[in-house]
Amino acid sequence: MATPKIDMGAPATDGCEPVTAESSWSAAVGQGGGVLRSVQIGALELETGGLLTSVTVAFECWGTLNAAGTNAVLIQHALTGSTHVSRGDSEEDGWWEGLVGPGEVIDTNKYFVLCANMLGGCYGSTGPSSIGDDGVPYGSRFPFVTIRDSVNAEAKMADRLGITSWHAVIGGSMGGARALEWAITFPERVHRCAVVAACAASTAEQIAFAQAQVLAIRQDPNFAGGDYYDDVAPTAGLGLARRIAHITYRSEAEMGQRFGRAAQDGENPVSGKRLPSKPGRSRTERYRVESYLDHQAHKLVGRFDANSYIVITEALMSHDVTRGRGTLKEALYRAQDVEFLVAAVNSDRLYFPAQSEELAAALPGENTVRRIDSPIGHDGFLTEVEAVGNLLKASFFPV
Ligand SMILES: CC(=O)SCCNC(=O)CCNC(=O)[C@H](O)C(C)(C)COP(=O)(O)OP(=O)(O)OC[C@H]1O[C@@H](n2cnc3c(N)ncnc32)[C@H](O)[C@@H]1OP(=O)(O)O
Ligand SMILES: N[C@@H](CCO)C(=O)O
Repeated sequence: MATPKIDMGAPATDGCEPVTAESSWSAAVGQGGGVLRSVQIGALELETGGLLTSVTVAFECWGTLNAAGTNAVLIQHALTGSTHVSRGDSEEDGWWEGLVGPGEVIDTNKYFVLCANMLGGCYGSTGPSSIGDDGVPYGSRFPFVTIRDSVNAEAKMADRLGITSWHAVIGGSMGGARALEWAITFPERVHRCAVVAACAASTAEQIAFAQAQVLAIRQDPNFAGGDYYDDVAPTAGLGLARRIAHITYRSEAEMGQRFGRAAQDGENPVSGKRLPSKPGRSRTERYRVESYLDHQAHKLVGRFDANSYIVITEALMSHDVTRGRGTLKEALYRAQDVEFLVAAVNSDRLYFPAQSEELAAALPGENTVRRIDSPIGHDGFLTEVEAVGNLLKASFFPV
C-alpha cells in the first residue's frame, strides 16, 4: 500500500512567514489576513515537568494591531480546527466564515484578530511531526502537553507580538477550554472571554469517548508507536477515531432524520453478501450513514496527523481549570474581572448544556447561559455562525 499523502498545512519551520522582533509585521498584515505566520518562542517548560527546547507557534491574523497593542482578539480553534478562521486574502473559506472581516461582527477595521494553532497540532505549531533537535521528527518522543501548556505558549507568542492584553478571547469546544484557561491563567490580560460548547473540566464520558479514539490509532499496526513518518501512516486508526468522534458531534435526531435506515445509493447492506471493504470504506455494501462516516473519516485522514490527534485529544482529556487551584469557584474567582459569555448548543450531547450551566453558576457574578439553537448537536457551534455572531455582537462587539 502506498504511503497516503497527508496535507497537514504549512509545517512549523517551512512555509510559514516567520515573524521576527525586527520585522514590522503588524503594519504588513493590513486588512487581509489568511497568511500562515509563525513566531519562535524559545524553550517551553511543560506543566507535567517536560521541556520542549525550541517551540514555534503558528498563527493567522486579520486587521491591524494598534500602537498600544490593546485591540487584539484571540479566537481559539477546536480539536481538528486550524488557524484559518476567515478567508481574508486567501481563496479558502474559514471555519467561522463571516464572523471576522471589515464590517463583520468582529470588525477588522477596529480589531486585530488572531488564531494560533494549538501546541502539538499539525497546522504549523510545534507538534509530533516537527523536526526535533536531532534532525528527525519527534514522533513517539513528543511529550505530553496540556491545555495550560498551549495557553502558556500562546502567551509567549503574544509577548513576542507586543499584544499586552486581549479585548476578547473566544473559542468553541476545545477552543472554549483554551479560552477559559486563558482567562484563569492570565486574568489581567483577558478583558472578555467567550466559552462556547465547552465546560470547566473534561467529564468522565468525554474522557471515555476520547480513550476509544486514542486506542483506535494506537492499535493500528502502522502506528509503530508513533514513529511512522518514514513509512505508512496509521490512516485506518485515525479514520476510526474520527468516526467515533463524529458520532458524538452530531445528534441522534439529525442522523435519524437525515439518513434513517436508507442504503447508500447503489449499495445493498442487507444483501447478505460479505464483500471485502474497499480502502477507506467501512464495507462495500453500506447504509447511508456508514457512507457518511466513511467520508468524514476520509476527509480528516487527508488533512490531519495521527500523532497530533492523540496529543491534542490527550490535552483535552487533561482539561480541568481547577487543577492546583482549589474548588471550581476558587479557580474561577481568579477571573473575577473578566466579562464572560457562556453559550451552549441546545442539542449538544457531548458538551451538554447542563455543563455550561454548571460553569456559568460557578463563575463570579451573574452569568446566564446563552442558547445556540441547532438540531445537529455539538457541531452546531461551527455551523450556526450567525447565531454565534449575534451573541458575540450583543455581548462583546456592539456596533
Ligand atoms: C482544512 C481545514 O483547515 S479544516 C479546519 C477547520 N475545520 C474545523 O474546525 C472543523 C472540522 N469540520 C467539521 O467538523 C465539519 O466539517 C463541519 C461541522 C464544519 C461540517 O458540518 P456540516 O456542514 O453539517 O457538514 P456535514 O456533516 O453535513 O458533512 C457534509 C459532507 O458529507 C458528505 N456526505 C453527506 N452524505 C453523505 C453520504 N451518504 N455518503 C458520503 N458522503 C456524504 C457531503 O457530500 C459533504 O461532503 P464535503 O464536506 O466533502 O463537501
Ligand atoms: N468538528 C469539530 C468538533 C470538535 O469540537 C472538530 O473537528 O474540531
